[in-house]
Order: sequence, then structure tokens, then C-alpha cells
Amino acid sequence: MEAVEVHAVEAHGVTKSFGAVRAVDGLGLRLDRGRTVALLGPNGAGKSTLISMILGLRTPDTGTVRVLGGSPERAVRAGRVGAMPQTGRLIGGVTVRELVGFVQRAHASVARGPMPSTAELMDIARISDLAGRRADGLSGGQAQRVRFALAVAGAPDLIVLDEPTAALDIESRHELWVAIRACAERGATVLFSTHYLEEADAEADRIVVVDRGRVVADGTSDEIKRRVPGRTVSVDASVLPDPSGLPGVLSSEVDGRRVRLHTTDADATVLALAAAGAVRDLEVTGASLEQAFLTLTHSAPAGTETPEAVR
Ligand SMILES: Nc1ncnc2c1ncn2[C@@H]1O[C@H](COP(=O)(O)OP(=O)(O)OP(=O)(O)O)[C@@H](O)[C@H]1O
Repeated sequence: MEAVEVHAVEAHGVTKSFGAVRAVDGLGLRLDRGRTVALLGPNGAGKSTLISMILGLRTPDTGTVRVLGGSPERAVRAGRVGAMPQTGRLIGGVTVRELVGFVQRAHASVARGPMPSTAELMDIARISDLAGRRADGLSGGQAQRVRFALAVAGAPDLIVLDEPTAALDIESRHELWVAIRACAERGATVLFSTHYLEEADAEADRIVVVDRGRVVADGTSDEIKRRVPGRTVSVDASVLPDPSGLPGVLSSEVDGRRVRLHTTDADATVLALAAAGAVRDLEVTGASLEQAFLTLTHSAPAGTETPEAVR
């Protein structure tokens, strides 16, 4: 009997090993439809392996992965999943318009509803100005937008992007994100892996942090930042007394004319700074996503239980 289709992706107890390396280790995950989800994790955390199982390219050793209520293979075959590989040359001898049109026609046979025209698709992917260019003669950023257009040519429900902006300059990253957002706004679920934490912070509704093959945090960016105790108190460096004598302060760093104090007790630190007359340009902030990420992915010794997910 067909399963009730609720989640874009559902993974239960998934493991995958390569020889002695356990790339994915009892991972569980549920992605609601229509969200944009970032997959974060240090090198070797298991992100690409997980993505390859979501795309049906690898089979879990144990556990199950379901995509849009069925097997990953079935969702992919039905044209409901669009994926963009990390790299790959575009074929030569054709224009961008011909290539996009060809891939779109190939999808038309399994289309479940109206698909955007080739012109609309090229507009979404921000490649209209490249329509007449040879597909094998593009810059890295241009080629990546064409790959994105090919990934979404069949108007997929789930778009899976493995490090989509790796090696792109800031302008190309921005352009690609405009395109990805346009698809998300049309209702697609977007799952992307990245090493750019600011990208996850800015673009994702939800962030899943993976370390050593397991989910170690799962929530909004703010929820994940709140997982890390402590605050950062920053003041003008010229008025600061010796930070080592301040209550609560674990470490400090100078950034231009400001000093950032990482403290376990922001109130006590601020009171001591005030008593020393050193509160010029005072600012108190929570942990950054980078601090949270580093804490979450380096604090748990190998083999310990997965910490409670945020939700
Ligand atoms: N085909 C393979 N053969 C052997 N080991 C592999 C293979 N694919 C992945 N691994 C190993 O599995 C672990 C997880 O790799 P994976 O590529 O999934 O991590 P990742 O989080 O995507 O890393 P990165 O951010 O560096 O891309 C690593 O230790 C990696 O060396």
C-alpha cells in the first residue's frame, strides 16, 4: 500500500559504511515540504553520503530513506527530484537555450502539471542573457546557473544541491541564490549542503548540523545559536582594562578597534566593565552560528549519544 505522503524526506536509523569508515551512523531526519533546509557539517561529516542516499544513488546498509512518501528511486524516476552535482562539465556544441530546452523536453514526458516555458525557466535561473552562448564556454558561475536550470527543468518538488556555491565568487553566489529562492517561492523544498555558514544563516528556514554521520543539531538558525551557552560582550578597545581579570570572561579577541569578550556571565562582565568606566560602544550578542557550529561539531567525543535535537 502507498505510504501517506507527508514529508519531503524521511530518514530513520540510516547507516552507511565504506569499509571501516562509517560515513552515516544511525541518522534520523524529517524534512517538511516547502522548506529550505541547510545541511552543515565539517569535512567528512557524511553530508554527501546522505545526499547520495536521498537521491537513490546509494542504498543504506541499515535503516530507511523515503522521499516524498516513497522510495528515493521512485521519486527520482517520477521527475520529482532535481539534483545539482558539485561539478560536471556541460556538453559542448550546443547553446544554453538548446541544452535547457532539450532537458526540459525530456522531463515533459513525466510532467505532472504545467511546466515553465524554456524562456521562463531561463529567467528563473538568471541565464536569459546566456541563451545564445555555447554551453561549454561559460564561466564557473554562469555554468553553475545553467546546471541549476537543468536541475529544476522538470519543476521538481524537491531540489537537492550539494555545495551549490562552492568556488563561486560573491556575485555568482548571489545570482544563484536569487534563482534558488525563486524556486523555493514556487513551493519547492530545497535541501542544500554548504560550508558557508552565513549562507545557511541567511537562506535556510532550518539548519541540520551533521557530525560523524549523525544529526547533532536541528532547528532554525536562532535555535541553534541558543544551543551554545555564553554571550559575547564587545567594547571599544581603547577603554578596556585587562580582560583576564573580568568575571565570566573565558577568552577575548581584538578586532580592529573593538575587543570581543566571550563570557559565561554577561551581566557580571558588563557590571565590572561599567565599574571600570569601560562601556564605550558596549554591545552584547549571543553566539554566532559559527561559534555554535564549532561547539556542536567538536564538543561531542566520538561514540557519544547524539545530543537532543532542537526540535
Ligand atoms: N566512495 C567512498 N569510498 C570510501 N570512503 C568514502 C566514500 N565516500 C565517502 N567516504 C568517506 O565517508 C565519510 C563521509 O564522507 P562524505 O563525503 O559523505 O562527507 P561530507 O560531509 O560530504 O564531506 P565534505 O564536506 O568534505 O564534502 C568520509 O570519511 C569519507 O572519506
